[in-house]
Amino acid sequence: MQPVLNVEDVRKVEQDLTLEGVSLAELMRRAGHAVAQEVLDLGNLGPVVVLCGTGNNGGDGWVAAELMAKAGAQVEVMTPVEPESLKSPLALMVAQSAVNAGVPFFVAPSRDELDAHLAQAAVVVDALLGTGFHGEPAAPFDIWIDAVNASGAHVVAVDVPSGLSAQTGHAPGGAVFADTTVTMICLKPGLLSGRGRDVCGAIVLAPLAEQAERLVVEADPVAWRCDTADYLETLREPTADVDKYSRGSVLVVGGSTRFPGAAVMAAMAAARSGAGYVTLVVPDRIATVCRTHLLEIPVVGLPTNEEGMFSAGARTEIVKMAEQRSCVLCGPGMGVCADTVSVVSSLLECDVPLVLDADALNALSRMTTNRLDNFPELIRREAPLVLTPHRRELGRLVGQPGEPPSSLTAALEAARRIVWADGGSDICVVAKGESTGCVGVEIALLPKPGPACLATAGSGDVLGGIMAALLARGVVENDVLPLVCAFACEVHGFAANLAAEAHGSRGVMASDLIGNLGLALDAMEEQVSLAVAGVSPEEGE
Ligand SMILES: NC(=O)C1=CN([C@@H]2O[C@H](COP(=O)(O)OP(=O)(O)OC[C@H]3O[C@@H](n4cnc5c(N)ncnc54)[C@H](OP(=O)(O)O)[C@@H]3O)[C@@H](O)[C@H]2O)[C@@H](O)CC1
Ligand SMILES: Nc1ncnc2c1ncn2[C@@H]1O[C@H](COP(=O)(O)OP(=O)(O)O)[C@@H](O)[C@H]1O
Ligand SMILES: [K+]
Repeated sequence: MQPVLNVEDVRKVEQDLTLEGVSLAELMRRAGHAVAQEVLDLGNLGPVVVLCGTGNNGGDGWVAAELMAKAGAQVEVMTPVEPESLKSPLALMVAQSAVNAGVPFFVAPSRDELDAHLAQAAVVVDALLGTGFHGEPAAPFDIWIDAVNASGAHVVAVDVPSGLSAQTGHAPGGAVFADTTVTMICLKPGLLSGRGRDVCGAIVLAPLAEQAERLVVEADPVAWRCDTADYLETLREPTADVDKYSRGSVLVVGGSTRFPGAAVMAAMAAARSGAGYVTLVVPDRIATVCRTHLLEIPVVGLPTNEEGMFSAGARTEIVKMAEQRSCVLCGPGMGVCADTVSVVSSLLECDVPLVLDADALNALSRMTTNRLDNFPELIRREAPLVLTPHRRELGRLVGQPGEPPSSLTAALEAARRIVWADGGSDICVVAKGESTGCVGVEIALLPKPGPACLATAGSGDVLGGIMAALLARGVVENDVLPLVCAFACEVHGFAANLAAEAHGSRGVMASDLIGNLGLALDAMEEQVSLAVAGVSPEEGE
């Protein structure tokens, strides 16, 4: 697992390092060295253009330029101001050093001049804006960013691609598209979320100091990015000594006359994710249509109310069935009304692992007038509870109905409000989005995000089915719950990649994921075993 720190905490680590004897100047020297090494390792270099901003990110660029020049590379620096008028004392010092070493530089080139230099460049080092960036890139950086992206050169970004917020992953005025980002000390959330997923390219971590790893952990990471090998704990010993019940029995509760398909897909996803026995319970008015789509999965119809949702009379029977299953998934397509709200509150009282998705979450919002974090007793229970809100659902759960969390870290914070209010019981909030965080009481995990084709209606229902099947396999301890949830997210993403091979990157529908889940599970398990054995997936082929 790799720790991810908020930008303000990275600054704290920087300060802690200076207290432990590694000066800022030394850190900048090492940062520049890491960047230079990355470029030199590309081998067989043509001209390198280093774009330096006015802060310490630019300072890293000047250090790299000097080191590359000394290693024999043909290097030139572009700077918006004369090196001697840089305001940051550190950047001023390293820029003077590079100038004294004879590194050629150009001050405030016009767009045409810049284009001419970039056209000759084999590699561009982007050292314009780093963690000190805020707002939108101002002139001339907005133009320079545009020029870099138009150049077609190989781009190595220093710390963070310029224009991208390392904290939020937002890039409102556009950002450099990097092939590689050499990031200092540790991962930052903006690199892994929002536009960061598009613009960072391969992320190379430069720890800069041997104390960094310890100090980063002490700085209380906002989340941890999962490595494939971490999932070892979620795997089950393969055995033939099973029957359909011991493989996990799942009850899916959902559907309404308006949305019968969501519940059908969730049930199929649970069956394709290894559950041996799945039952679907829906309002009886849609039971027949559900049965026509499900050959293997029994469909139980219970009384329907005037709104086409479960009526109050359904609740007792649902609870009775729930108590006989190894996991219950409630919510897909269910609709929200007083009767479905009572179904959710009764299921919360059952001693069975429970996944609440979609309208079950909206029911929770309704029950708590959008403040679940103020009603922890509602979700305090012995058996595991997984909530899988997307950002709008999450906003509704924590008092921001019209204002969903706008970044990964905002989503993690909202999820934490729920988990920490609950305090200590077996709960995980899977805050879904273009990057997803699985937030437990002790830790927040970031599974590798799936492809963008997952942004399609119904894909969350499929994820709910996977989650339920994995929880149904047996006891999941509190400390592994976020890991199991993260694994489910990666299986979801893997299935999406397989589906995209068959249907194209834009053609995938949620139902296409389902048929690929079994293969995705096998492939993920194999990748985990290979990773644990230290074999890369390519070598394993
Ligand atoms: N973490 C570490 O341990 C280490 C960090 N190191 C490096 O330091 C970097 C952080 O340096 P930093 O704090 O000086 O900020 P940086 O990113 O250079 O930007 C500040 C400059 O940009 C400007 N500016 C801001 N917004 C702007 C906008 N919208 N449009 C235009 N301009 C804008 C801002 O202007 P101002 O806001 O002051 O007017 C100021 O001049 C970090 O990313 C890493 O590379 C390594 O050297 C050593 C180890
Ligand atoms: N751009 C994206 N890249 C990767 N995954 C995404 C992206 N957008 C959404 N997802 C994933 O797709 C799923 C969508 O779930 P949800 O919003 O609940 O869909 P629905 O309610 O239509 O079923 C979540 O798992 C989410 O993390
Ligand atoms: K940069």
